[in-house]
Amino acid sequence: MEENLEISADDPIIDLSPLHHNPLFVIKKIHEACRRCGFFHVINHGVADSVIEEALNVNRKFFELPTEIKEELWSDDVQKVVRFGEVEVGGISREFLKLYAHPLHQYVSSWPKLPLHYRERMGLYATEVRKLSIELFGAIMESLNLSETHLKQNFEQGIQILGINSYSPCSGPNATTGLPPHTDHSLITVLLQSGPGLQVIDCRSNMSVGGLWKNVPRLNGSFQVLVGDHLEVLSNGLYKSVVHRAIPSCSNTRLSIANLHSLRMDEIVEPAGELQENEGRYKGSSLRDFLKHLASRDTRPFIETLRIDQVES
Ligand SMILES: O=C(O)CCC(=O)C(=O)O
Ligand SMILES: [Fe+2]
Repeated sequence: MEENLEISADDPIIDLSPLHHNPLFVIKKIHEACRRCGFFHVINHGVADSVIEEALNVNRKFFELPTEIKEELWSDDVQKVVRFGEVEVGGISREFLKLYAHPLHQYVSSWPKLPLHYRERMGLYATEVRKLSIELFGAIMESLNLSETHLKQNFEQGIQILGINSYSPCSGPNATTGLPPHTDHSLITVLLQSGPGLQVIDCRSNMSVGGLWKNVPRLNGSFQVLVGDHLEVLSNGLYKSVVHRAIPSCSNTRLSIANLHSLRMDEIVEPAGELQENEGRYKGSSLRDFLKHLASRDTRPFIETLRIDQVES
């Protein structure tokens, strides 16, 4: 795997190995990173390198399959639990596969049959990243001064969607965007990149949308944890969902695997009572509300439809 060495002292890198013997140290770092940047890197996270490599390998092979095979899974229905698609932006083609992954037994039989071992390798990957995500969610709840078990069961019963992206190499020297700026609808997203390409609005520019883009270095064996819209809502705006985009590589096909974690389809996420000084600053919404928004003609980012000062009365 490629390694990106432009790491600066400013990059929020969190070593998870002390989480069990010195949790407060880790929780404080999580709080600072979520508050300042809306994302952080995790290292020593417990997901084996072999599981990560195999997940990248089977997806690389999936996207190399003949188009007719991939297109059997094509759909533009955003409610589909397995969906292949292709989007062209500025000469860059991005193919993607969306897979519902929890509860695994409910969905795995509809995942791609090819390449060989796809279901087994991705099933293991989804399960391992889920375990990590449950731990991270508990630590994030504590970082908000909520109990470690706040919404724990709801998160454990929630929906996990894998969003796998394959970006064609760029042709010219000026790399263009392969995935336009957006925030994720999730509570948290745990992202894996085969090589650099993720960019976020620079933390030092206060995450304002007009801020500067910053390359997120890809540390070998790390994941990037992103604050999603539903965590912004739950935290009553204390943490902001991070605006991010992806730039393809000019030398090879770039892959990313996003694990998006939400509550159950119709479960409403609203600001935690403990974090509402006077009142909640966001409307409650569910994953289904997000999917309806996505399929609608409303071009506003989902989070904007939830901020109370922007909701028409
Ligand atoms: O390709 C990437 O690094 C980002 C992917 C992403 O943001 C997404 O799938 O939501
Ligand atoms: Fe994203």
